[in-house]
Amino acid sequence: MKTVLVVAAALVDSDGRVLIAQRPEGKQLAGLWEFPGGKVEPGETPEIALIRELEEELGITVKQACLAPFVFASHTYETFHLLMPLYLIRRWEGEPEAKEHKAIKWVRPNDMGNYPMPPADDPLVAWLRDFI
Ligand SMILES: Nc1nc2c([nH]c(=O)n2[C@H]2C[C@H](O)[C@@H](COP(=O)(O)OP(=O)(O)OP(=O)(O)O)O2)c(=O)[nH]1
Ligand SMILES: [Mg+2]
Repeated sequence: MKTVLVVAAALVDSDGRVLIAQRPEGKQLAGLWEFPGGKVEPGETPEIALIRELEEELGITVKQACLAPFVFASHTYETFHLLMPLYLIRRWEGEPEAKEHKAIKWVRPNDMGNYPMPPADDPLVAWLRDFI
């Protein structure tokens, strides 16, 4: 089975809320809430890929020095194995908007249970609850 490398971000605001984004219709896992991010393309480092995805998906600019490696998900789906590092980001430029998602929302880690997320994300949310 193929291992797919996906990078994701927990954007944290000054109130300790984290940005989650709702996957659009027609995509795998549609309607579920996720951490913004996406697949690392050939030739990209994970950091470069995440900076690109955040620009594409949210329209924000993030400096590489502002990406703090946090935890990772390793989860087997039906057709691939997902390996997904999650970076914590507290500084960025611009106001996040849902350019590719159905919606975005700022939520406290304790309230993330109200937003269905992909199964791979459960351990990540638990870490955020303890850490933020
Ligand atoms: N971004 C993101 N992807 C996640 C999370 N949890 C999870 O299982 N995934 C899975 C869903 C997808 O199979 C894969 C990421 O795919 P994606 O659709 O975001 O990839 P992408 O942004 O590069 O979009 P595309 O060009 O492939 O359409 O990882 C998460 O919290 N964030
Ligand atoms: Mg994506």
